[in-house]
Amino acid sequence: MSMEILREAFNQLNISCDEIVLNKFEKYMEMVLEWNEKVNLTAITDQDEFIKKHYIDSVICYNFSEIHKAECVIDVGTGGGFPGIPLALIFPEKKFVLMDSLKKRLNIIDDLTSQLGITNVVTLHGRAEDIAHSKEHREKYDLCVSRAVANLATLSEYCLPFIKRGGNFLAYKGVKAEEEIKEAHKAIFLLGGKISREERVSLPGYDLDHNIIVIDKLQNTSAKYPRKAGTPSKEPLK
Ligand SMILES: C[S@@+](CC[C@H](N)C(=O)[O-])C[C@H]1O[C@@H](n2cnc3c(N)ncnc32)[C@H](O)[C@@H]1O
Repeated sequence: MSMEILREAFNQLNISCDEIVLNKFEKYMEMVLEWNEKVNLTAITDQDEFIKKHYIDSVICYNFSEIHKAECVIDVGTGGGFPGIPLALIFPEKKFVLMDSLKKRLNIIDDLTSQLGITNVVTLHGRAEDIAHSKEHREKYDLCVSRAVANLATLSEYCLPFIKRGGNFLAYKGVKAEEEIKEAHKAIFLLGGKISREERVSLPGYDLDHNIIVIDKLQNTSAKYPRKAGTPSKEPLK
């Protein structure tokens, strides 16, 4: 049943991918669930739920123009590889950098991507607050994606510094994004961004009802951001 759920959702979203790719989705899930018995990667242990909450939720932005025009994407706080891995599988021509502060999780992603021959993904270890100041990564990405990492004001301070001027940020949020948006307006402005729109994404029959907040990067981010590690979450910009 599990993989049928994914096929059906891909049909609804107009995602076309061949059996080789679908097989990678299946194997990645099996291997994450196997690793999950030793290292905490996800709270989800049921395959059908995994497909809905990790796979379908990750690719729900498939029809957004922002992702189609991007060549180089960073996933900040990727954890077990979401949304980065599912996006990398359906967009094999784009380069994905999956970043997290927990090395153990990234080691597992490295192992799984190498076993499955997923060649458009690299991992990056560190805290967003530190890495965003490195020359190699600052304002180098066309698109940043992030799910379940921090409130929008904090998250914007982590993510906007990675994005090139003219690029975009997709913040995966729950249904109650309104409050976060209100509290993050000033932070997003200070960081050189502007909310372009809030897209309610849902797929009938999948129990998914989320918001993706689309932020445009209009100006370069001032060198003083992000502030030192820990500060963006303790004292979000207001
Ligand atoms: C709740 S998990 C979400 C994982 C994944 N994005 C998902 O949706 O399944 C949050 C992840 O963000 C990472 N994280 C939190 N703060 C971070 C920071 N400042 N820099 C880098 N990674 C961070 C954590 O290590 C963790 O793996």
